[in-house]
Amino acid sequence: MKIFVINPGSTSTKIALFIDEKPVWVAGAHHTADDLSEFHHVNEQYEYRKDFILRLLSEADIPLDFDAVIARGGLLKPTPGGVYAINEQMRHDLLNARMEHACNLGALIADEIARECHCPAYIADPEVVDELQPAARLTGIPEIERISIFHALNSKAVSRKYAASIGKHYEELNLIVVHLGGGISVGAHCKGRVIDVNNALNGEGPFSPERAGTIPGDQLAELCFSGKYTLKQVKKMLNGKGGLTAHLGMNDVVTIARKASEGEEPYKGVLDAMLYTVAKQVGAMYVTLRGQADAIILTGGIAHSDYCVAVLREQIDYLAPVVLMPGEDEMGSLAYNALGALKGELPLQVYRPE
Ligand SMILES: Nc1ncnc2c1ncn2[C@@H]1O[C@H](COP(=O)(O)OP(=O)(O)O)[C@@H](O)[C@H]1O
Ligand SMILES: CCCC(=O)OP(=O)(O)O
Repeated sequence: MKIFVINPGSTSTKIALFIDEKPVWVAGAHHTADDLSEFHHVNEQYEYRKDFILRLLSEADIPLDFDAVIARGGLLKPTPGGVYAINEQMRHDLLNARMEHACNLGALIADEIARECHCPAYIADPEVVDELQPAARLTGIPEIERISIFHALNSKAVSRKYAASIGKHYEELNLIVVHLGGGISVGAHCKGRVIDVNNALNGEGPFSPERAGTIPGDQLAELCFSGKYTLKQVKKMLNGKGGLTAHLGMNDVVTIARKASEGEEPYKGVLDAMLYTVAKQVGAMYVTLRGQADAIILTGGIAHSDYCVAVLREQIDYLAPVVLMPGEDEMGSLAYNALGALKGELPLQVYRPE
């Protein structure tokens, strides 16, 4: 069966064609901060990302003839994990999502392409998978409750893969999974459930190539009411134009890490500071797991960087064994979910939030 997989990230668009479980064609590209700067809202990137995908397919002479199209989920209402058929409610919730992220476009583009091929369109394990333990939901401001938004698809896929590699089940292990992408999430996976994790999108946790991470609350409040910025501008500082992009004007860790490894400032100082915030979040999740972590998995694009891995390792490797699983297993995991749904081996969930 021919499965077309679409994965829009904040800084990249990845696509792949699978014949059953086998990837027969993989393509995509990194989008620079400059490429994306003309878009004021992520929904405006719809045509840009769709045309990019259609162009890559056409250049590779791949016709729009698939048995299923599956995309990375999106910022839907909180929902259990699993594979979902794309429906109208989902389209509506993605178009009107409270938070902006390119993953919101995946299902919309998948749906349009699937309509052309008259085949089903799916998503699986969206970013909003919520398994937080009760204590992790509260903040010191009662009307602000923490929300679980993280790289659920990849974090769970690499955890299962790691567990299988040591002859165990994911549900038997305690893992800290550090996803190092355009956004960064560090989660405590306790016997198969992500009981705490920083929200990778809304100003929480480490700073990242394009997110601000945790900001001192009082200073953020002052900035919001300074009269210098609109709400939209402040939100962009937190998510999109924050982190490395704010400090260095770029989100490309390949370049930044090369300069940092040569001792070039401000690249080294800023990148090391970002990695320090990641290490601190690993420490927090270690406490969440009561010091019983079987491994710390480093994954995502930045885990390809020898420099970043070395700087991180030195700060965390006394806690638990550090396991490198660079890149992501999102494409394979999506194809696996689509195939399972097509064959009736995985239950097809209906997105119908309360
Ligand atoms: N080989 C590499 N070395 C260092 N950084 C990398 C490498 N490959 C990708 N990255 C960085 O990883 C980040 C993107 O992570 P990735 O998980 O691929 O994408 P996204 O978050 O957009 O889904 C970017 O900052 C990119 O520069
Ligand atoms: C967890 C929300 C999605 C996210 O942060 O993904 P990117 O790292 O691709 O931006």
